[in-house]
Amino acid sequence: MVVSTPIRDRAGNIVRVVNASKDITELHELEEQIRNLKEIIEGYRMQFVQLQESQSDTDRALIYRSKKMEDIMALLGRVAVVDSTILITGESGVGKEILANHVHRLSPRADYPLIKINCAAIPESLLESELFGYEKGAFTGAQKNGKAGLFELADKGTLFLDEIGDMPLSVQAKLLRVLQEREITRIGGYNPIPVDVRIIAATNKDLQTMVAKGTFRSDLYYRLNVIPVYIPPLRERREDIVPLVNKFLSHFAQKIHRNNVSLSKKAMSLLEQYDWPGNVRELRNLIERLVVTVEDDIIDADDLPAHISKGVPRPADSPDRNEPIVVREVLPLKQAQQIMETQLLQLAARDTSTLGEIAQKLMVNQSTITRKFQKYGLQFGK
Ligand SMILES: Nc1ncnc2c1ncn2[C@@H]1O[C@H](COP(=O)(O)OP(=O)(O)OP(=O)(O)O)[C@@H](O)[C@H]1O
Repeated sequence: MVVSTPIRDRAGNIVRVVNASKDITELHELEEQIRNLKEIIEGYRMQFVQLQESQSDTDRALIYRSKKMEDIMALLGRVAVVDSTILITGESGVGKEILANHVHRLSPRADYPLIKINCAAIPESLLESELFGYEKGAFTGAQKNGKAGLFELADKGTLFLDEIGDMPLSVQAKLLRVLQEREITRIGGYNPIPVDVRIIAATNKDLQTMVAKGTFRSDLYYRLNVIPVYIPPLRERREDIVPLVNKFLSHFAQKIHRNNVSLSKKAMSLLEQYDWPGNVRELRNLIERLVVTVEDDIIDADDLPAHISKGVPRPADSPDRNEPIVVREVLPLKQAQQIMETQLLQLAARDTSTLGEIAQKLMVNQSTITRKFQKYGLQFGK
């Protein structure tokens, strides 16, 4: 860098110019280092937030008693130490994410980041740049100096791709290339960057059906499905209900300093019999609500919601169209919509032989029904 200062005579003519020059290569290098450090800090910041969330998540302890879960845990213990890609499937709320955390913690990558991304929550236009990053000036609105993608941030660690069934086909193609070549190229960039990342993917969709329908790439499916892990819904492993209830009870009771709160035998047995369509998440939310709202130290059958204590149909199952739908839990709108629409479609599909009939029952076009069946990975006739 050269700074020039003109020297003038009395008439104002420039007679000399004094130049002070300085080599700023080092400054540029320092700037580059600061940029890299900022990216690393951003990576750690994300990891820290995720850690905080997962630590508050009932001490991150995994609770189970059933043989089915024991087998799953044994399998995960074996595969955690190798780098094989894992595809975790199962209904919403069965514990796919908590199991992905568990695998990462058991793996030799545990000291490196576990980065999570929910493919359904990020708009298609952003998902690619989030995953693969971009070079400076790659597109309008991009950060001035470019940005590292999650693959780079998860280097030497694990990348958890949640709701992979919602990944748009265009991003699927790019992900497949990365998995094959083990290197990424930032958007707008030319230089491939090697990545050393273990992939754990999860979905509550039926990816095989999606492959058959052409909404999920078969080559990507086979790449991901190296170690398939299916987590059964809670109603198919009822032995887990009591230990989970006890764990959540003591967790939430401790949190609000109500250490003597417990559940009556009748209430516990009702919880054991209930089908838990929202699985462990529903159970956890219910216990939290009961601990906070029930005044007595013993939570009894009467304190449970009617669809559990009296076996009355849940509002969404109610055949009475005039009865208002009562929402009892706060949950993300997208998830609520998904649960509601899935239940509605399944309900309408009962005793129905054609998609046209379902469309008639729900008073929408048949194309809407076909689209929603695809969207939720539902199979007609199931
Ligand atoms: N075995 C378990 N022990 C303790 N807590 C659990 C267990 N399984 C699930 N949970 C808790 O239940 C809640 C839902 O679990 P998680 O988010 O892992 O489900 P998911 O299958 O990933 O759901 P989704 O498909 O909706 O993303 C979390 O709060 C999690 O900590």
